[in-house]
Amino acid sequence: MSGSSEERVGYITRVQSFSACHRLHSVHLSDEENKRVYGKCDNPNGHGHNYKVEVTVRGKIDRLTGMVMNLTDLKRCIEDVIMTPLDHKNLDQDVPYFSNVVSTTENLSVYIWDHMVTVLPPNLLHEIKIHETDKNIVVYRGE
Ligand SMILES: Nc1nc2c(c(=O)[nH]1)N=C([C@H](O)[C@H](O)COP(=O)(O)OP(=O)(O)OP(=O)(O)O)CN2
Ligand SMILES: [Zn+2]
Repeated sequence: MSGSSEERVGYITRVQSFSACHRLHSVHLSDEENKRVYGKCDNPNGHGHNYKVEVTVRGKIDRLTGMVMNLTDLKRCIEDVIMTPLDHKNLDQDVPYFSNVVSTTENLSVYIWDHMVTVLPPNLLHEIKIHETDKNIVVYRGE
């Protein structure tokens, strides 16, 4: 197989952890509805998570460089899109996007996707996977 003229497609992933707090509370629901839907996660003073995000890009393995993209460049994108705006933040109060969008992990994955596509080369981003806890995991693929 080595030396084949076929194009090879690879998937590469970088993992990044960050800490943040939030409250699940929708401005579109009454206080009673919020309590019913979100339960303890609607606690007015919030609660925290050590999130783990997996950012996966998919693309041709370049013949010259041997890379889909340089992981060092992906690391810089993650710093700009995840660490600077989200780490050690109150998601609802410090991140304007979440002032009227509930900070569920689904919506957080959409936020990260939408910002990551603006800093990555076109058509490379494949998946955002967020581990909110060891047991709660969300995947978003831009659909
Ligand atoms: N669909 C979603 N459901 C929930 C989300 C979410 O983002 N999307 N988020 C939460 C809370 O933020 C909450 O912090 C998770 O709580 P919980 O399930 O209790 O977390 P644990 O995994 O730590 O639970 P234990 O089973 O008690 O260990 C809720 N729902
Ligand atoms: Zn939570």
